[in-house]
Amino acid sequence: MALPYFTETRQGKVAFATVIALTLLNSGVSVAFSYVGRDFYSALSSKDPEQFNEMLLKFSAALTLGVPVSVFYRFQREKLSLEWREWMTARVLDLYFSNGVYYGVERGGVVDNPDQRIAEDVKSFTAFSLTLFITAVTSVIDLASFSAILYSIKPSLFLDIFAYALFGTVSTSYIGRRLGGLNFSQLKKEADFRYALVRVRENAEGIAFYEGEGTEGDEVGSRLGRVVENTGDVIRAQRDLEFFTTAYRYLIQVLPVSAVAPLYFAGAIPLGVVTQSTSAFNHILSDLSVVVNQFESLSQFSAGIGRLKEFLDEVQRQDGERDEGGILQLASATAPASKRASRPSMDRIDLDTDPSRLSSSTSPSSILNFSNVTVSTPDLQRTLVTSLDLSVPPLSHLLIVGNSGAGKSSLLRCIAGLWTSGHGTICRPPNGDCFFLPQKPYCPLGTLREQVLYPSFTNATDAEVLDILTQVDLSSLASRVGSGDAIAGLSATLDWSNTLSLGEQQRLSFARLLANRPRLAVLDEATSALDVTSERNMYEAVGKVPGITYVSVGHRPSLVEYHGVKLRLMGEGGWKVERRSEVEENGGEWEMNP
Ligand SMILES: Nc1ncnc2c1ncn2[C@@H]1O[C@H](COP(=O)(O)OP(=O)(O)OP(=O)(O)O)[C@@H](O)[C@H]1O
Repeated sequence: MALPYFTETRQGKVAFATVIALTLLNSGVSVAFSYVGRDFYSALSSKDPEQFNEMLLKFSAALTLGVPVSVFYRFQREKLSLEWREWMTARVLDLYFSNGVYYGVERGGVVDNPDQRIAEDVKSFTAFSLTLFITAVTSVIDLASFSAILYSIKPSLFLDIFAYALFGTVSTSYIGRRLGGLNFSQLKKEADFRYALVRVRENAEGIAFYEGEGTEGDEVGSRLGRVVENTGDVIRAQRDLEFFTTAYRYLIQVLPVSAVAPLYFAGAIPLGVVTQSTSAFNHILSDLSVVVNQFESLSQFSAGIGRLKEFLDEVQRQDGERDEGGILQLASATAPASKRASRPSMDRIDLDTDPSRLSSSTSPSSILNFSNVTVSTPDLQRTLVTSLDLSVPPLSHLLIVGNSGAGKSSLLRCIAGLWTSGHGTICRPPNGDCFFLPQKPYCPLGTLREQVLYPSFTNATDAEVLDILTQVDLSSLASRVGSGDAIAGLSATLDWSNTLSLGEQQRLSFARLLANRPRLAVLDEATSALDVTSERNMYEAVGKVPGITYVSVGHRPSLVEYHGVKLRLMGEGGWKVERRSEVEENGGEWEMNP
């Protein structure tokens, strides 16, 4: 997970090399201060003012050089960690948004709280990986430099220190072994708690109408309870560990002094050497005791890595187009547009992985073609449509009807390529030429202009956007949100989902359809909140888009007159197709009910 940033980007390589150089310089500064400090105390103990003043000067010189090195070392580290986080988050988002992965991850339900993994786990991964790496590098450098100092003072002390650090590491790992699992649960429980609060925010009106505050409060409260319970376990495990680590750290203050004190009492070494040996001992011991000193952060780090790895594995599993390779490797489908193959005029969606059962025939006279399509629910518990064969010619609009739960929206999910459970072949124009209006209107974050142009944000003049709003009976919206100035209103940013009425949101969806001008529009109960006149206006506006064919799902009888083909789903797999021309030729009425 860590390597790609440094192998794929020049910026990463340069920043990393700078950090390593500053790390070496900073270690040099520590060693220099150790010698200056030694001579300073020696001058003090020998009551030599001349040498003392000279050491003060040397100390000032060391300070002048050392302070910038130390400051830039820390700054560069933070900067690298920030740039790395930015790169890695962008890469994870690329993977998450490519080939419908975010939809598959959400539906799959294998990993919880993907938002937390992208926002928090990536952040702690980049920050702590760097800290850990630098700690390892500085520990090795420190170890080499201060070992030489300590060995020159007292060789046996040098061996004792290794035994002490080994004892500390083994004991800490044993006493703190529960912390890894507890920290893993902590991340999940915190994210679950936050998600419950986000849901209340997003559904505030629904909850207020139901007066569901009590139930919501109980749910949020019980999630908080789980956070508190787990945190309690974490702090108890930390307490047990700290009995050991605190004693371990206090002992360091006296151990080296006690070891060299006999030499000092015998007059073999001056006081400065005692302080230097203490400092060298502390350096070496903290180098050897990385696990003891950082155990809590290490266990949090390993929990974060575990969750991130689990998430990236799931992303890779959901991404049918990803090549084998590194966990952060982009698939060819998400490569820059210039490298992608040119787009075919028709897309073939195969619902089956068994090629022998797939038909490859496409008819030029149809804009949407179903060949032997069987649709099952993703859990394979129900078959919603069995062996559907249907060809929809261009401009011959299709209405899909049927009882609630019969599988109408599911068939649209198959057309969109969101569901692949079943078998058969669906041929339809490629993604850029298809436009889907989902059953629940969606308003992205952004300005009114972005609501209209979503998702492509094509270049459109203010006049064109206002014209589209007029076509969907929303001419007054722009001036309303712009305090009388329609042009200013196009740049207004509101919480659209909670501000606009459901009918207004549905009309805004139609505006989006008109702005994107697809060849095939798929409308899932897109006028359910509109009155019959508005519904007519919407269909008339869509009908004026040159070359457009639409497929609608709906229950309302008034819909039938805008369509030429009717597909009725009977439930449990059955279906029936009727064509307006045939019904009328036989003297029948073209109406909703058979
Ligand atoms: N992810 C899923 N896993 C299992 N079953 C599902 C899933 N999504 C939908 N279903 C089931 O599939 C059936 C068809 O759902 P679908 O949304 O297609 O119905 P519909 O005909 O559009 O209904 P409505 O008119 O009420 O919108 C329903 O019984 C639904 O519960």
